[in-house]
Amino acid sequence: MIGARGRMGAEVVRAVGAAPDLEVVAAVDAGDRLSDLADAGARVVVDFTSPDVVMDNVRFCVDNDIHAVVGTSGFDAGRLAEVAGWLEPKPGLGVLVAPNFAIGAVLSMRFAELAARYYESAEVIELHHPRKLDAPSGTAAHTARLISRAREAAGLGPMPDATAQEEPGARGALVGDVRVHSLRLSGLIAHQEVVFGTEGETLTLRHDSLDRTSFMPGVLLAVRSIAGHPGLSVGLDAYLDL
Ligand SMILES: NC(=O)C1=CN([C@@H]2O[C@H](COP(=O)(O)OP(=O)(O)OC[C@H]3O[C@@H](n4cnc5c(N)ncnc54)[C@H](OP(=O)(O)O)[C@@H]3O)[C@@H](O)[C@H]2O)C=CC1
Ligand SMILES: O=C(O)C1=N[C@H](C(=O)O)C[C@H](O)C1
Repeated sequence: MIGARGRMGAEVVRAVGAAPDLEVVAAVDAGDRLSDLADAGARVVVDFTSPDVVMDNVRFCVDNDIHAVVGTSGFDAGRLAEVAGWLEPKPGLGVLVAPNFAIGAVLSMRFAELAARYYESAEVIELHHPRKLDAPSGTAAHTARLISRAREAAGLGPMPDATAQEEPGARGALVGDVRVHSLRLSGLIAHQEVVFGTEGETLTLRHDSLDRTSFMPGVLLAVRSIAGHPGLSVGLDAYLDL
């Protein structure tokens, strides 16, 4: 485990420790040596750290022939291409970059992708705990990219929006052609709404992670399955029969 003392890392150490078929052989955090993972014979690394360090961690795993299950946010197309390049000379090795391990979030992203072509307008609202370092969330950015791609494939034009005067940020961040709005509120964990609109109707897809245990079945599934999924996979849906 990398990021073992963090909110997610501590939960993963608990979940893996409680699984009869899995074992935590090394648990490192900031300031510890990554080489402890290789020395302990880790076969799979789980990374929940931060966007500014995760690429070094993935590089370490690839260099040491350790499968990597990555939940850390901050992956764009450039980063994914870089990881894919590292994996080219390592045909048996797997890296999974999953923006969200909660089953409802995975389904919600798929539903959003399906709905996108049928609506003129689509916007994403993500809501998180105030200690989150990045905005927009990795899940929201991934969802927005999926919607953008589906809109483009369906030949949809720009979304209707007559805004001519705007306070900076009032219309959110543009990811692809989708506006993403980020709320940070005490009391929240991780939540997202995708709102679609067309003539006379709207569709809202909402997912709520009410506890970090919501991510654990997905993390355990990934740890157990990654050896059978060589190469780079993006999104837990690559491991599910959706
Ligand atoms: N894919 C998913 O389903 C989910 C993804 N996430 C993502 O996971 C990441 C972590 O979230 P969260 O657990 O809340 O964050 P935390 O800040 O609670 O945990 C991150 C941990 O990583 C440690 N860390 C920082 N740098 C290093 C390093 N170089 N080597 C080892 N450990 C390091 C931090 O130490 P220190 O505090 O000392 O810096 C901290 O203990 C975020 O990117 C978040 O968006 C979160 C939830 C679900
Ligand atoms: O930081 C978090 O908490 C979360 N991060 C991930 C993200 O950025 O999408 C997943 C989930 O939203 C929780």
